[in-house]
Amino acid sequence: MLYDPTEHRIRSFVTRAGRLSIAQARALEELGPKFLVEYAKAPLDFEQAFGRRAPVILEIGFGMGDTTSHIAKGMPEKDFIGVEVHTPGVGSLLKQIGEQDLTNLRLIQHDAVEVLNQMIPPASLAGVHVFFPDPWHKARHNKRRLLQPPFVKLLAGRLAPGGYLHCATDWEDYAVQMLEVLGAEPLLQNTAEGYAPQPAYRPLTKFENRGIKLGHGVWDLVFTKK
Ligand SMILES: C[S@@+](CC[C@H](N)C(=O)[O-])C[C@H]1O[C@@H](n2cnc3c(N)ncnc32)[C@H](O)[C@@H]1O
Repeated sequence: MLYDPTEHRIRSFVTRAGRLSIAQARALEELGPKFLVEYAKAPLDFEQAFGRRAPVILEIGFGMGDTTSHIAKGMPEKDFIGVEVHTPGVGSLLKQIGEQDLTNLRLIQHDAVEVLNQMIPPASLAGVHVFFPDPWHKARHNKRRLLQPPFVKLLAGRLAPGGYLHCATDWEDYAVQMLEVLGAEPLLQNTAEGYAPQPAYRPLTKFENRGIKLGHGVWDLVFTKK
């Protein structure tokens, strides 16, 4: 077989990234240049990134991206930015972008806190999704949880007035913490009395379905920017 430099690059990338599949590596190589936005310490021009002006929704920690692609496909009139640090997840969502021909999705592979601070202009987002953030369930690790007061203040500042923040978790004590922290942020207002009914646009994940069958709970929280 003739030497193929692209194939060679993909295979060596798979070796370096460990659990990355060949299909994910191929998606990174082929679709990355178009759909991955490089992290920069400068505000991102949404109109330039998407080639149009539309409401922008940011998702933090999209994992393998199944929920992200489902939502983006169902809302073609909106644009979505997914932020994730995990390379196989980024490859997986790029693969879905290619398979489903999605044009309203861009990805940033970087820490979400830095992305929000550096790239997302104040009052610019129509919505933020944080689905099943790492629970850090051991008491001594609780402080590593993403949804703490300073981060929620940062998120609220990036939302446009009337924009929403939707969080979901399957850890009850994290749900309690979210309700407390989001409820204490003066820029946010709860859309429900406490937890919100699951919005129809958020699909149930396989993992969630399994949990529900075992009697585990899931809590959604939807707050809007005042
Ligand atoms: C428990 S997983 C949930 C993934 C997905 N939202 C879902 O519902 O299946 C949490 C994800 O958040 C990502 N993550 C954690 N901290 C992050 C950060 N600071 N910036 C970007 N992604 C982060 C992790 O890599 C992981 O993929």
